[in-house]
Amino acid sequence: MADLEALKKEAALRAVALVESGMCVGLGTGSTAKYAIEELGRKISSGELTGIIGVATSNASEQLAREVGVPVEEFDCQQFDVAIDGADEIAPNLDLIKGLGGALTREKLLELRAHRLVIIADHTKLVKRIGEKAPIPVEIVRFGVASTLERLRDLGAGGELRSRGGEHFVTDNGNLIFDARFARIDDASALARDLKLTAGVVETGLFLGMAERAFVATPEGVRELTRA
Ligand SMILES: O=C(CO)[C@H](O)[C@H](O)COP(=O)(O)O
Repeated sequence: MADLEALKKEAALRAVALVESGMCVGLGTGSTAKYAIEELGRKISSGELTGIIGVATSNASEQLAREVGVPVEEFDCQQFDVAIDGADEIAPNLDLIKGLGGALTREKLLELRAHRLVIIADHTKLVKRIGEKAPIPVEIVRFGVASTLERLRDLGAGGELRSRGGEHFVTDNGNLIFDARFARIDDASALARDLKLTAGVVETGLFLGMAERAFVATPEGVRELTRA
């Protein structure tokens, strides 16, 4: 296992330690969230945890959860005791960029209903300022995509539509993703609002004021960060 993978798993285990029997748990998406789902499955199989209900933020996570024995329900209007998910950038105030895995819309819908959103990541995701490294994934509907891109460019966005294997990347919701890059983001809330108000935009990967804590694995151990 590569070092970074070991760190990601360490962070995931710390988050799953917060889960208690009978809880409704939001299951994140991505290579770090995968370790959390597997650990949850292990604890359920060993009888350490009972009465867990999981709700997944992507088809891939739902499939994995079923494979490892986590009972999964459809997303309706559950209140989640805890949601555990990865992130692409973590700012000092725990504002996040998410969605490089493509599940941002379902993640936001679900995680807005979580009493505790717990982020798990390795240290490479820490930034001083949001947008420093990662683009902001913006999910957009296919219809009228060229005009939506024009409007996004009017907001100052560089970047491009995400592709995979020469084709447009398509989300679980059947939409496209524009990975938006901005020269410098001084006011993330204003940008999130402007992006959301752009016709054709479904959701953005700016997760502001949502995370309660983050377990960030570093070579020196797991750091636990909490939102001030
Ligand atoms: O937001 C996400 C998926 O939409 C992921 O949580 C994010 O991309 C981090 O993934 P990984 O743990 O693989 O680095």
